[in-house]
Amino acid sequence: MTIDFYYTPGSGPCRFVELTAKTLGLTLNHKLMDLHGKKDHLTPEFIKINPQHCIPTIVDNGFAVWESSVIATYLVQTYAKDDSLYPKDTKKRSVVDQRLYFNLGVLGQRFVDYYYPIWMGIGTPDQEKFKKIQDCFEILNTFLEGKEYVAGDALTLADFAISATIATYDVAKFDRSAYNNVTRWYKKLQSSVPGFEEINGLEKLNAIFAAYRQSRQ
Ligand SMILES: N[C@@H](CCC(=O)N[C@@H](CS)C(=O)NCC(=O)O)C(=O)O
Repeated sequence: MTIDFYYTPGSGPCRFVELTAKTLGLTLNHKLMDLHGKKDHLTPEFIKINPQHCIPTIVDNGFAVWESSVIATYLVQTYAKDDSLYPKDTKKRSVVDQRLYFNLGVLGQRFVDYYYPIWMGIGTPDQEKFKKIQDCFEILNTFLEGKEYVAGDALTLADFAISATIATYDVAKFDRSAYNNVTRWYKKLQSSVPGFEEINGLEKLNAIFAAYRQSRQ
């Protein structure tokens, strides 16, 4: 079995897929994509694989999948020994799905809205957008009130998705110290999920993003 994994270093959605694969014991065939210099994602070969040309993308024995949550749920449903990371029970699954959509449409999107213009040098800090980030950390803190994990009492894909995004917020030095439940949960993942630090570790991410910023100067 060969699963090709088209990735770019530092990407939160790519790290979400890596955490999932690692937990499932799957070996990914890493295919490094240079999105900014060579624009590997816009080549005719890659557009043939993924017309939406986004990363991460996997190709599992000729079958292409993209969008990190879809990749992660595909991997669990295809390869996991049990359904713990993505429960079959419809109520439990709907909570996991809700958190995955929260990560995609709210937590991740608000990062893009506020930080990208600043990082790309095309905008200045917008306090309204910053307040929206604080609002969604408040919501995440509420999800975790009295709970061990973001979708309840068991580790699921939602923890991988959201923690990968939080690691990107950490690179941006967003101060999340006021959100105690988030701090407790994140520390627990750091110490209990195999490969978590190797994949989401702040030092490594800081170096990747610093190199990226330098290459743009
Ligand atoms: N919602 C997507 C986001 C993926 C995404 O934003 N990918 C960026 C790199 S981190 C990308 O591929 N950008 C180039 C493009 O879309 O053409 C996911 O979760 O997979």
